[in-house]
Amino acid sequence: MSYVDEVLEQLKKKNASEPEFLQAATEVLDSLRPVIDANEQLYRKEAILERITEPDRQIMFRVPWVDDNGQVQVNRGFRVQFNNAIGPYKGGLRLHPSVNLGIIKFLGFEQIFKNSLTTLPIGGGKGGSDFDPKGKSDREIMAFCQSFMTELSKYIGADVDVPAGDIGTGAREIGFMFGQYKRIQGMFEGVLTGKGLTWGGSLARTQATGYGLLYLTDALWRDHGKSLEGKTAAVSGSGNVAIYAIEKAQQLGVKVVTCSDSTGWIYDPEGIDVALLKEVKEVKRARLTEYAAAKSSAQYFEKKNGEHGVWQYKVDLALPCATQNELDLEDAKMLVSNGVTSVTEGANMPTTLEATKYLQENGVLFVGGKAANAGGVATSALEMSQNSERLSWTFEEVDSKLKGIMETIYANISDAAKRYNMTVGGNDDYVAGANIAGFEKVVDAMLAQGVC
Ligand SMILES: NC(=O)C1=CN([C@@H]2O[C@H](COP(=O)(O)OP(=O)(O)OC[C@H]3O[C@@H](n4cnc5c(N)ncnc54)[C@H](OP(=O)(O)O)[C@@H]3O)[C@@H](O)[C@H]2O)C=CC1
Ligand SMILES: O=C(O)CCC(=O)C(=O)O
Repeated sequence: MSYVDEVLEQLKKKNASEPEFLQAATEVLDSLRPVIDANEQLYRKEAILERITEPDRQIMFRVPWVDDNGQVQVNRGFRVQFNNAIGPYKGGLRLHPSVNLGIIKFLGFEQIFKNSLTTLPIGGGKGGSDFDPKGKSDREIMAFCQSFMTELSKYIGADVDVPAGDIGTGAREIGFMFGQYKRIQGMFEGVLTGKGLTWGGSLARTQATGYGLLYLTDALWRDHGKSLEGKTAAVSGSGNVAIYAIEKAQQLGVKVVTCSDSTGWIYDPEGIDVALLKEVKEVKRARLTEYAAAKSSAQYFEKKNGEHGVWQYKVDLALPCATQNELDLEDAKMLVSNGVTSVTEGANMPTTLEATKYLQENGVLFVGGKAANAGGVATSALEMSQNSERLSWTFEEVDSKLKGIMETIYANISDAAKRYNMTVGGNDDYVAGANIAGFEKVVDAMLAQGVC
């Protein structure tokens, strides 16, 4: 049995209750086969695959807090510190009722390779809680964040582990957590990214994941002799990543006709009005029905299981920006039959393994989240640099570094695919290219640092 198959088999036995982690590990290890085969003896002896798939540590803790009725509530908190071979652990905190250890582990595992692709010195980690911020008062959010950070503060630090936002964790939550860390540790340091601009945050971090997604998509299209100008896109989600992906797409001449949230979606043939979307989602924290009520060209549809949602429309590019496994095989077939040119992932693992394979085999230009959404964490690393320097760079400076990083990521993933002759559906296999390019750097560091 090959080394990859042996490790995958062990992983399935050890992590049977963690389907998302197994899905992520299978995708990565499968695509690394040519690299592993070429170095099998060394990697087996050094147990590289066993080590890279086992987190350095998994921290789980109780988060008690008091709600507005005086009732004590208890949530579960997580931080998975996966791999720090190339830098301090780095990755967001997800606050969503669906959060469990398997989801945090899959996200932390992906983060190792993504962070390596950014070209910056950051290791992989992820955390969060099954706390649901929806419908909570600001005081309840603060009570939760303070309690969460009271425990988490024991395990993080500017050179140890630097968390950030993710689903459900935005500027408000980062603020409450930073305040509590400062109070407990008696120290002002860049322990979190996504901070407010007056207390160590970086300009362009808010925009970075969505803008970065479009910079990479633009590089992909240009490399294939195509232009985004005048094209139409479907976007899912209506949170941080989706909003700034829509904004940058429009700046590049793309008409975005959809967005969604967990209860339904908008189809707006005139193009999404991003200012209105920001007002509804960022300011009012309201549902998308409010967007439809304010814009006559927009239709709102309630989500029902088995429907294609935003993926049913005839578009040139699809940008999944909501959550994992939101684009399945049937959606992929629909997109292909409608002639989609590219699918580039703003979210983490939004496309199922079957859908990814179908899109790639049918000639769709497909770039997975590890490469396509790396602009967020890359800009977080730029925030860390600014904090270390005790300086703030201009928006233009950060944005131009972000653009350069995304173009380099695209060049590196296509180069890695070419070096190993990884092609699919007539294109470079960018999924394999991303996994290989991310892996090579981490494995070099692991080998250099000995058994640890
Ligand atoms: N923020 C960042 O910098 C980065 C984020 N990502 C990834 O991008 C994705 C989106 O994150 P972000 O925009 O920050 O998060 P937000 O919380 O700002 O937005 C999440 C969006 O996805 C929707 N959503 C969440 N869960 C579900 C679900 N189970 N089914 C359908 N829709 C859902 C939300 O709808 P609703 O409002 O109804 O919950 C919301 O529209 C995630 O996969 C995240 O891991 C990746 C790289 C960096
Ligand atoms: O900016 C960060 O550190 C976190 C980004 C993140 O969670 C992600 O890339 O999925």
